[in-house]
Amino acid sequence: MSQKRSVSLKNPNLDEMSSDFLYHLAVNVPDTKNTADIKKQYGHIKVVCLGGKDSRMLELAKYIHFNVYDGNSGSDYERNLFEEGHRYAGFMVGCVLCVSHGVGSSTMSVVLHELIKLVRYAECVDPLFIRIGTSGGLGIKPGTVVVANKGYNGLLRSEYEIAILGERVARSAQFDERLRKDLIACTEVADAEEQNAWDIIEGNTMGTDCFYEGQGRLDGASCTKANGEPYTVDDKLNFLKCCHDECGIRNIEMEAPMFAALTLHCGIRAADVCVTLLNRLEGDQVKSTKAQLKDFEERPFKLVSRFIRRYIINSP
Ligand SMILES: O=P(O)(O)O[C@H]1O[C@H](CO)[C@@H](O)[C@H]1O
Ligand SMILES: O=c1cc[nH]c(=O)[nH]1
Repeated sequence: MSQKRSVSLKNPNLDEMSSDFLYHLAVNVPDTKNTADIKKQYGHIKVVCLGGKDSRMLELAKYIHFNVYDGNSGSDYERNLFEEGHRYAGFMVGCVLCVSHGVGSSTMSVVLHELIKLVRYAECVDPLFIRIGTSGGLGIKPGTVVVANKGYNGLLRSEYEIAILGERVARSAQFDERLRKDLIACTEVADAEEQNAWDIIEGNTMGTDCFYEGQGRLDGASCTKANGEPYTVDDKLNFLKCCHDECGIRNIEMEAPMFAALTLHCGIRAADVCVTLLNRLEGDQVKSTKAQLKDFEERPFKLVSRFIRRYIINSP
Protein backbone atom coordinates (compact mmCIF):
# COMPACT_ATOMS: atom_id res chain seq x y z
CA MET A 1 0.00 0.00 0.00
CA SER A 2 1.37 3.45 -0.93
CA GLN A 3 2.02 5.97 1.83
CA LYS A 4 -0.37 8.94 1.99
CA ARG A 5 1.27 12.31 1.54
CA SER A 6 0.57 15.96 0.90
CA VAL A 7 1.51 17.59 -2.39
CA SER A 8 5.17 18.52 -2.81
CA LEU A 9 5.90 20.61 -5.87
CA LYS A 10 9.00 20.88 -8.00
CA ASN A 11 9.18 24.66 -7.92
CA PRO A 12 11.84 25.75 -5.37
CA ASN A 13 10.73 29.39 -5.70
CA LEU A 14 7.49 28.62 -3.88
CA ASP A 15 9.49 27.95 -0.71
CA GLU A 16 11.00 31.42 -0.96
CA MET A 17 7.69 33.27 -1.42
CA SER A 18 6.30 34.72 1.81
CA SER A 19 2.82 35.27 0.34
CA ASP A 20 0.96 34.14 -2.77
CA PHE A 21 -2.11 35.47 -4.55
CA LEU A 22 -3.91 32.92 -6.71
CA TYR A 23 -5.03 35.66 -9.04
CA HIS A 24 -7.64 33.91 -11.22
CA LEU A 25 -9.29 32.24 -8.22
CA ALA A 26 -9.00 35.43 -6.14
CA VAL A 27 -7.64 33.34 -3.27
CA ASN A 28 -5.10 35.13 -1.10
CA VAL A 29 -2.43 33.24 0.81
CA PRO A 30 -1.06 36.07 3.01
CA ASP A 31 1.54 33.93 4.79
CA THR A 32 2.80 30.82 3.03
CA LYS A 33 4.45 29.62 6.25
CA ASN A 34 1.19 29.75 8.18
CA THR A 35 -1.69 28.57 6.02
CA ALA A 36 -4.09 27.58 8.81
CA ASP A 37 -6.99 29.54 7.26
CA ILE A 38 -6.50 27.97 3.84
CA LYS A 39 -6.18 24.56 5.48
CA LYS A 40 -9.43 25.11 7.37
CA GLN A 41 -11.30 25.97 4.18
CA TYR A 42 -9.68 23.56 1.72
CA GLY A 43 -7.58 21.06 3.67
CA HIS A 44 -10.26 18.34 3.60
CA ILE A 45 -10.35 18.16 -0.22
CA LYS A 46 -9.81 14.63 -1.51
CA VAL A 47 -11.03 15.02 -5.07
CA VAL A 48 -10.92 18.01 -7.41
CA CYS A 49 -13.34 17.56 -10.32
CA LEU A 50 -12.87 19.79 -13.35
CA GLY A 51 -15.02 20.43 -16.41
CA GLY A 52 -15.47 23.12 -19.03
CA LYS A 53 -18.71 24.77 -17.94
CA ASP A 54 -19.68 26.58 -14.72
CA SER A 55 -23.22 25.16 -14.93
CA ARG A 56 -21.98 21.57 -15.31
CA MET A 57 -19.79 21.93 -12.24
CA LEU A 58 -22.71 23.27 -10.20
CA GLU A 59 -24.85 20.37 -11.43
CA LEU A 60 -22.07 17.98 -10.48
CA ALA A 61 -21.83 19.41 -6.96
CA LYS A 62 -25.61 19.00 -6.62
CA TYR A 63 -25.43 15.45 -8.00
CA ILE A 64 -22.72 14.50 -5.51
CA HIS A 65 -24.66 16.12 -2.65
CA PHE A 66 -27.67 13.87 -3.36
CA ASN A 67 -26.02 10.73 -4.73
CA VAL A 68 -22.80 10.43 -2.76
CA TYR A 69 -23.86 12.10 0.47
CA ASP A 70 -27.58 11.18 0.31
CA GLY A 71 -28.51 14.86 0.66
CA ASN A 72 -26.43 15.28 3.84
CA SER A 73 -23.13 16.75 2.66
CA GLY A 74 -23.54 19.65 5.08
CA SER A 75 -22.06 21.89 2.37
CA ASP A 76 -23.29 25.13 0.91
CA TYR A 77 -22.53 23.60 -2.48
CA GLU A 78 -24.25 26.32 -4.50
CA ARG A 79 -21.80 29.01 -3.37
CA ASN A 80 -19.22 29.90 -6.00
CA LEU A 81 -15.96 30.08 -4.06
CA PHE A 82 -14.06 31.75 -6.89
CA GLU A 83 -16.69 34.33 -7.83
CA GLU A 84 -14.45 37.29 -7.07
CA GLY A 85 -11.92 36.20 -9.68
CA HIS A 86 -14.64 36.40 -12.40
CA ARG A 87 -12.87 33.67 -14.39
CA TYR A 88 -13.73 30.24 -13.02
CA ALA A 89 -16.41 28.80 -10.77
CA GLY A 90 -15.76 26.45 -7.83
CA PHE A 91 -18.29 24.57 -5.69
CA MET A 92 -17.43 22.54 -2.60
CA VAL A 93 -19.48 19.49 -1.67
CA GLY A 94 -18.14 17.37 1.18
CA CYS A 95 -14.54 16.50 0.28
CA VAL A 96 -15.03 17.25 -3.43
CA LEU A 97 -14.24 20.58 -5.10
CA CYS A 98 -15.93 21.00 -8.50
CA VAL A 99 -14.24 23.64 -10.68
CA SER A 100 -14.87 24.92 -14.21
CA HIS A 101 -11.92 25.40 -16.56
CA GLY A 102 -13.26 26.93 -19.79
CA VAL A 103 -12.37 25.72 -23.29
CA GLY A 104 -8.93 24.37 -24.12
CA SER A 105 -5.54 23.82 -22.54
CA SER A 106 -4.57 27.43 -22.11
CA THR A 107 -7.54 28.33 -19.90
CA MET A 108 -7.38 25.01 -18.09
CA SER A 109 -3.65 25.23 -17.41
CA VAL A 110 -4.10 28.55 -15.59
CA VAL A 111 -6.70 27.20 -13.16
CA LEU A 112 -4.77 23.95 -12.81
CA HIS A 113 -1.56 25.69 -11.71
CA GLU A 114 -3.53 27.66 -9.12
CA LEU A 115 -5.54 24.67 -7.87
CA ILE A 116 -2.40 22.57 -7.49
CA LYS A 117 -0.84 25.35 -5.42
CA LEU A 118 -4.10 25.65 -3.45
CA VAL A 119 -4.12 21.96 -2.46
CA ARG A 120 -0.47 22.24 -1.54
CA TYR A 121 -1.00 25.30 0.71
CA ALA A 122 -4.04 23.58 2.21
CA GLU A 123 -1.90 20.47 2.90
CA CYS A 124 -4.46 18.20 1.25
CA VAL A 125 -3.41 14.56 1.40
CA ASP A 126 -3.12 12.74 -1.95
CA PRO A 127 -5.79 14.79 -3.71
CA LEU A 128 -7.07 13.27 -6.97
CA PHE A 129 -7.85 15.45 -9.98
CA ILE A 130 -10.55 14.20 -12.34
CA ARG A 131 -11.72 15.96 -15.51
CA ILE A 132 -15.36 15.34 -16.31
CA GLY A 133 -15.88 16.42 -19.88
CA THR A 134 -17.49 16.00 -23.27
CA SER A 135 -15.81 14.91 -26.48
CA GLY A 136 -16.28 13.65 -30.02
CA GLY A 137 -16.05 9.85 -30.30
CA LEU A 138 -14.20 7.79 -32.88
CA GLY A 139 -16.14 4.72 -34.02
CA ILE A 140 -18.07 4.40 -30.76
CA LYS A 141 -21.72 4.95 -29.95
CA PRO A 142 -22.54 8.53 -28.87
CA GLY A 143 -23.10 8.57 -25.13
CA THR A 144 -20.19 6.19 -24.47
CA VAL A 145 -17.94 7.27 -21.58
CA VAL A 146 -14.19 7.07 -22.25
CA VAL A 147 -11.67 6.87 -19.39
CA ALA A 148 -8.37 8.03 -20.87
CA ASN A 149 -5.22 6.00 -20.75
CA LYS A 150 -2.91 8.49 -22.51
CA GLY A 151 -3.44 11.98 -23.90
CA TYR A 152 -2.39 12.61 -27.51
CA ASN A 153 -1.83 16.00 -29.11
CA GLY A 154 -2.96 17.04 -32.58
CA LEU A 155 0.35 15.82 -34.04
CA LEU A 156 -0.47 12.34 -32.76
CA ARG A 157 2.20 12.38 -30.10
CA SER A 158 1.47 11.34 -26.55
CA GLU A 159 2.99 14.47 -25.06
CA TYR A 160 2.17 18.02 -24.10
CA GLU A 161 4.32 20.52 -25.93
CA ILE A 162 4.85 23.97 -24.46
CA ALA A 163 7.27 26.83 -25.18
CA ILE A 164 9.20 27.67 -21.98
CA LEU A 165 11.89 30.38 -22.07
CA GLY A 166 11.89 30.17 -25.87
CA GLU A 167 12.46 26.45 -25.94
CA ARG A 168 10.21 23.52 -26.83
CA VAL A 169 9.49 21.44 -23.75
CA ALA A 170 7.64 18.14 -24.25
CA ARG A 171 6.20 16.29 -21.28
CA SER A 172 4.70 12.83 -21.11
CA ALA A 173 0.89 12.78 -21.20
CA GLN A 174 0.15 9.55 -19.34
CA PHE A 175 -2.76 9.43 -16.89
CA ASP A 176 -2.53 7.58 -13.58
CA GLU A 177 -2.95 3.85 -14.11
CA ARG A 178 -4.32 2.94 -10.69
CA LEU A 179 -6.93 5.69 -10.74
CA ARG A 180 -8.02 4.65 -14.23
CA LYS A 181 -8.37 1.02 -13.15
CA ASP A 182 -10.29 1.99 -10.01
CA LEU A 183 -12.68 4.09 -12.09
CA ILE A 184 -13.17 1.27 -14.59
CA ALA A 185 -13.79 -1.11 -11.67
CA CYS A 186 -16.80 1.04 -10.80
CA THR A 187 -18.42 -0.17 -14.03
CA GLU A 188 -18.94 -3.47 -12.20
CA VAL A 189 -20.50 -1.65 -9.27
CA ALA A 190 -23.06 -0.38 -11.76
CA ASP A 191 -24.01 -3.93 -12.68
CA ALA A 192 -24.76 -4.75 -9.08
CA GLU A 193 -26.47 -1.49 -8.13
CA GLU A 194 -27.92 -0.11 -11.32
CA GLN A 195 -27.32 -1.46 -14.82
CA ASN A 196 -25.71 1.04 -17.21
CA ALA A 197 -27.61 1.45 -20.43
CA TRP A 198 -24.40 2.83 -21.89
CA ASP A 199 -20.79 1.73 -22.25
CA ILE A 200 -17.73 2.80 -20.30
CA ILE A 201 -14.48 2.05 -22.10
CA GLU A 202 -10.76 2.73 -21.77
CA GLY A 203 -9.02 4.45 -24.66
CA ASN A 204 -6.57 7.14 -25.59
CA THR A 205 -7.90 10.69 -25.78
CA MET A 206 -6.71 13.31 -28.23
CA GLY A 207 -6.75 16.89 -26.94
CA THR A 208 -6.36 19.49 -29.69
CA ASP A 209 -5.77 23.23 -29.56
CA CYS A 210 -8.64 23.90 -31.97
CA PHE A 211 -12.20 22.53 -32.00
CA TYR A 212 -12.52 22.94 -35.78
CA GLU A 213 -9.44 22.43 -37.96
CA GLY A 214 -7.48 20.84 -35.11
CA GLN A 215 -10.12 18.10 -34.90
CA GLY A 216 -10.35 17.78 -38.70
CA ARG A 217 -13.79 19.38 -38.88
CA LEU A 218 -15.11 20.55 -42.23
CA ASP A 219 -17.49 23.12 -40.72
CA GLY A 220 -15.09 25.73 -39.28
CA ALA A 221 -14.52 29.24 -40.60
CA SER A 222 -11.46 27.76 -42.29
CA CYS A 223 -10.72 24.22 -43.48
CA THR A 224 -7.24 24.33 -44.94
CA LYS A 225 -4.29 21.92 -45.09
CA ALA A 226 -0.61 22.76 -44.63
CA ASN A 227 -0.25 23.18 -48.42
CA GLY A 228 -2.96 25.87 -48.47
CA GLU A 229 -5.57 23.62 -50.16
CA PRO A 230 -8.95 22.90 -48.53
CA TYR A 231 -9.12 19.42 -47.04
CA THR A 232 -11.82 16.98 -48.09
CA VAL A 233 -14.11 14.47 -46.35
CA ASP A 234 -11.67 11.73 -47.37
CA ASP A 235 -8.70 13.64 -45.88
CA LYS A 236 -10.62 14.04 -42.64
CA LEU A 237 -11.68 10.40 -42.47
CA ASN A 238 -8.15 9.20 -43.26
CA PHE A 239 -6.83 11.29 -40.37
CA LEU A 240 -9.51 10.18 -37.93
CA LYS A 241 -9.07 6.52 -38.91
CA CYS A 242 -5.32 6.88 -38.40
CA CYS A 243 -5.99 8.33 -34.91
CA HIS A 244 -8.21 5.34 -34.16
CA ASP A 245 -6.14 2.54 -35.71
CA GLU A 246 -2.55 3.72 -35.10
CA CYS A 247 -2.89 5.48 -31.74
CA GLY A 248 -5.89 3.79 -30.10
CA ILE A 249 -7.63 7.16 -29.83
CA ARG A 250 -11.31 6.75 -29.02
CA ASN A 251 -12.31 10.34 -28.37
CA ILE A 252 -11.25 13.92 -29.06
CA GLU A 253 -11.47 16.92 -26.73
CA MET A 254 -9.22 19.89 -25.97
CA GLU A 255 -7.34 19.40 -22.69
CA ALA A 256 -6.14 15.80 -22.24
CA PRO A 257 -2.36 16.11 -22.98
CA MET A 258 -1.91 19.28 -20.92
CA PHE A 259 -3.97 17.93 -18.04
CA ALA A 260 -2.16 14.58 -18.00
CA ALA A 261 1.27 16.19 -18.33
CA LEU A 262 0.96 18.94 -15.71
CA THR A 263 -0.58 16.65 -13.09
CA LEU A 264 2.01 13.93 -13.74
CA HIS A 265 4.82 16.51 -13.55
CA CYS A 266 3.49 17.80 -10.21
CA GLY A 267 2.99 14.32 -8.73
CA ILE A 268 -0.82 14.51 -8.72
CA ARG A 269 -2.85 11.43 -9.71
CA ALA A 270 -5.34 12.37 -12.41
CA ALA A 271 -7.95 10.93 -14.76
CA ASP A 272 -9.92 12.18 -17.76
CA VAL A 273 -13.50 10.88 -17.98
CA CYS A 274 -15.39 12.17 -21.01
CA VAL A 275 -18.70 11.28 -22.58
CA THR A 276 -18.85 11.31 -26.40
CA LEU A 277 -21.53 13.54 -27.91
CA LEU A 278 -21.26 12.26 -31.49
CA ASN A 279 -19.34 9.81 -33.67
CA ARG A 280 -16.85 11.92 -35.61
CA LEU A 281 -16.65 9.28 -38.35
CA GLU A 282 -20.26 10.20 -39.12
CA GLY A 283 -20.25 13.98 -38.88
CA ASP A 284 -18.97 17.19 -37.36
CA GLN A 285 -21.90 19.13 -35.94
CA VAL A 286 -22.95 18.65 -32.33
CA LYS A 287 -26.71 18.43 -32.65
CA SER A 288 -27.67 16.95 -29.27
CA THR A 289 -30.91 18.32 -27.86
CA LYS A 290 -30.87 19.95 -24.43
CA ALA A 291 -32.33 16.78 -22.89
CA GLN A 292 -29.76 14.51 -24.62
CA LEU A 293 -26.92 16.77 -23.55
CA LYS A 294 -28.13 16.64 -19.95
CA ASP A 295 -28.38 12.84 -20.07
CA PHE A 296 -24.92 12.50 -21.68
CA GLU A 297 -23.24 14.99 -19.34
CA GLU A 298 -24.62 13.11 -16.32
CA ARG A 299 -23.02 9.81 -17.34
CA PRO A 300 -19.49 10.70 -16.17
CA PHE A 301 -21.12 12.10 -12.98
CA LYS A 302 -22.55 8.64 -12.31
CA LEU A 303 -19.24 6.84 -12.78
CA VAL A 304 -17.19 9.35 -10.80
CA SER A 305 -19.78 9.48 -7.99
CA ARG A 306 -19.69 5.70 -7.66
CA PHE A 307 -15.90 5.90 -7.54
CA ILE A 308 -15.98 8.59 -4.82
CA ARG A 309 -18.44 6.66 -2.73
CA ARG A 310 -16.53 3.40 -3.04
CA TYR A 311 -12.89 4.49 -2.89
CA ILE A 312 -13.01 7.81 -1.02
CA ILE A 313 -15.99 7.86 1.34
CA ASN A 314 -16.26 4.17 2.17
CA SER A 315 -12.54 3.43 2.14
CA PRO A 316 -10.53 3.60 5.39
O1 LIG B 1 -17.08 19.47 -22.18
P1 LIG B 1 -15.87 20.23 -21.81
O2 LIG B 1 -15.37 19.94 -20.47
O3 LIG B 1 -16.09 21.71 -21.97
O4 LIG B 1 -14.73 19.86 -22.87
C1 LIG B 1 -14.89 19.83 -24.26
O5 LIG B 1 -15.78 20.80 -24.78
C2 LIG B 1 -15.06 21.95 -25.23
C3 LIG B 1 -15.32 22.19 -26.70
O6 LIG B 1 -16.68 22.32 -26.96
C4 LIG B 1 -13.58 21.65 -24.98
O7 LIG B 1 -13.15 22.26 -23.80
C5 LIG B 1 -13.58 20.15 -24.93
O8 LIG B 1 -12.49 19.58 -24.28
O1 LIG C 1 -16.34 16.89 -31.04
C1 LIG C 1 -16.18 17.39 -29.94
C2 LIG C 1 -17.22 17.43 -28.97
C3 LIG C 1 -16.97 18.03 -27.76
N1 LIG C 1 -15.74 18.55 -27.52
C4 LIG C 1 -14.76 18.53 -28.43
O2 LIG C 1 -13.66 19.04 -28.19
N2 LIG C 1 -15.00 17.93 -29.61
